[in-house]
Amino acid sequence: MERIEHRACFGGWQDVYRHESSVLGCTMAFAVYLPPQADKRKLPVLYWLSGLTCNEQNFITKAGAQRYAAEHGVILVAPDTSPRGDDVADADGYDLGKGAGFYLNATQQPWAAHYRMQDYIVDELPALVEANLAATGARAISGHSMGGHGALTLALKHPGRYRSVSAFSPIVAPSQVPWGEKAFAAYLGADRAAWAQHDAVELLKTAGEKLPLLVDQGDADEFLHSQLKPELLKAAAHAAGHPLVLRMQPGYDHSYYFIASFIGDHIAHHAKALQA
Ligand SMILES: N[C@@H](CCC(=O)N[C@@H](CS)C(=O)NCC(=O)O)C(=O)O
Repeated sequence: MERIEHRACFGGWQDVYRHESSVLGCTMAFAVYLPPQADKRKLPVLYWLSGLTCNEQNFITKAGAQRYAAEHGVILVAPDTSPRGDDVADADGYDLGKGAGFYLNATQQPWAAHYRMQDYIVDELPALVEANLAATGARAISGHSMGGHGALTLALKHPGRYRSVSAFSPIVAPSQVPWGEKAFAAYLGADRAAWAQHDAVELLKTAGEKLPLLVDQGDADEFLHSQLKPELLKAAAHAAGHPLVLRMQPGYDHSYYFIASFIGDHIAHHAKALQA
């Protein structure tokens, strides 16, 4: 992997790396914040999954997370949201194709060749990070919107892989809302049984590990009633006896101003689990 950005930040370094992903079959970029403690010892890692239209830059430039990562001694890794490159399939809308990988492995053409974000996030990226940076094997995961969906589903599907999970404004039931229906029909095909494997509300019904979920949601979010529907997550968690803290935050919308307002709480939550 090759470092393509390197900036001092809160006593540590905000870097961006480029590498050839064998899982995705393309060149990928991911951002890494190394807090000052990484000079002396290996540290746990919080993986951040961004939402629709994002790449590795949105979180590192808008969330203000580095200050809290430096305080708690946690490495932040923020990957891109889809495979990239001229030979990667794309679509016209912002909610399908590049910038909209949905953190799953596509089974349908023309997507299946490159859209394998689940394997990339769960296996290839952590292996790369842990082999090349001052990272222990302790991992946590969080994300926003489509990335909140990614964080919840990947944690629920891989018991033991993550010490903690949280989400901002997540898509909790993609099988039941327009963003998810469009993406899942394209990437996974018409069989809704395959969709359930990538749907947090469905996965909660059978989750073996009761990893507590922390979710923040703005009540002025423009996508709240059409795409996000946190009440479905609340009902599913209640039915399954799965621990959930769902915080409805009055006045906040879907933007990174909301994330910046509460990212400190989330990093403290993850640091506690990662350092326990
Ligand atoms: N209507 C928006 C939908 C996309 C959107 O709101 N994306 C969110 C995640 S779902 C985001 O993080 N955008 C980038 C940013 O705010 O930096 C658009 O067309 O760009």
